[in-house]
Amino acid sequence: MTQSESPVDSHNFRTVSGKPLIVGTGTGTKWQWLKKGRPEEERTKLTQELIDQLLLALNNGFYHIDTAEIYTTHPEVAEAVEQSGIKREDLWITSKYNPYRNITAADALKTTLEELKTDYLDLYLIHTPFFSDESTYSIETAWKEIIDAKKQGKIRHIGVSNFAVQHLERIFKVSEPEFYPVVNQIEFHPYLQDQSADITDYCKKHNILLEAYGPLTPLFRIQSNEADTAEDPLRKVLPKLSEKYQKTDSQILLRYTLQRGYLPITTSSKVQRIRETLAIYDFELSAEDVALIDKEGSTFHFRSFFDGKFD
Ligand SMILES: NC(=O)C1=CN([C@@H]2O[C@H](COP(=O)(O)OP(=O)(O)OC[C@H]3O[C@@H](n4cnc5c(N)ncnc54)[C@H](OP(=O)(O)O)[C@@H]3O)[C@@H](O)[C@H]2O)C=CC1
Ligand SMILES: O=C1Nc2ccccc2C1=O
Repeated sequence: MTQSESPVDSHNFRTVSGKPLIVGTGTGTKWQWLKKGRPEEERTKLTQELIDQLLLALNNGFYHIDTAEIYTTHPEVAEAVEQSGIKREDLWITSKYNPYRNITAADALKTTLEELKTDYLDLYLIHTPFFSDESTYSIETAWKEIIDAKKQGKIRHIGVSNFAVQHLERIFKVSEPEFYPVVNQIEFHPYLQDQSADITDYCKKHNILLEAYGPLTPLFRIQSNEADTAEDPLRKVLPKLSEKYQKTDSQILLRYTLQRGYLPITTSSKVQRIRETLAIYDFELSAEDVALIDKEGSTFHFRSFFDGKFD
């Protein structure tokens, strides 16, 4: 991969102000949990924090925003976009359908567009393949509705998230090639090199862009969740690579993610880290160093989301 190349280059996505899709800024995880069940006053404070964080990202060059119905962050995204003054066509907005509710994809999309104050989404994903057991509404039914919404111009690109090979195959059976998913957003980092067996090869073979959420997991989730950091192999490797390339540990991990063919979805509240995240397109890890991260990473397994669902 040369410096200018990115995993999106072989995909027929719309460009944003003539630029290809870059790393995305997320509005999930932290916000979806923090806002739940909090008193009104605290929610107002969190809402303002998220708007400020998004404005920081937008003002520093991010144009790819990742949100979802389940995050309850559509209103903050709409507000930040409005305050930023950036034109809608100069942004890429992804949202996701939450299948674990008794609401159809068509109805959910209507509310999503209203909350985001936009006529269209750049990308709409089925958030997980895990539909409610109490409903007969299936992956196939939801996908057909999503195709209809694309035909109506409400969505530019369609995809999925947390899908394993078996789930993708169900979609392939009910759709024409022009309506196959173009994105699969999954957890990816050196300690989780495959969400399910063969998913990376399968998505590459079918020209499905892999988006990586949780790409910085080795830097901050292991420490808090795992008592024995002595077992954590990247703790020794990353500082050496950081020194070699004169980039931070986060930049090394995000660049590794890109070179493994995944588009990272990350987030930060700190302006310095926001700027660092965007400065991952001006250097390249050697093939040996990517292989080193792969090799060391594969000696330690860690999954933050949906543990046990793909094993
Ligand atoms: N489709 C799905 O099922 C899922 C999708 N997502 C999407 O992906 C987005 C990003 O996920 P997330 O797990 O947060 O991504 P990351 O792994 O990139 O983690 C981001 C967190 O890392 C912290 N951080 C950044 N740099 C450093 C550093 N150098 N040292 C220590 N901490 C650091 C940030 O904190 P700080 O603010 O202090 O910089 C932030 O809280 C979500 O917001 C959501 O949009 C996430 C999970 C599941
Ligand atoms: O951002 C996210 N955080 C999560 C936690 C659990 C399940 C899904 C998600 C997200 O999409």
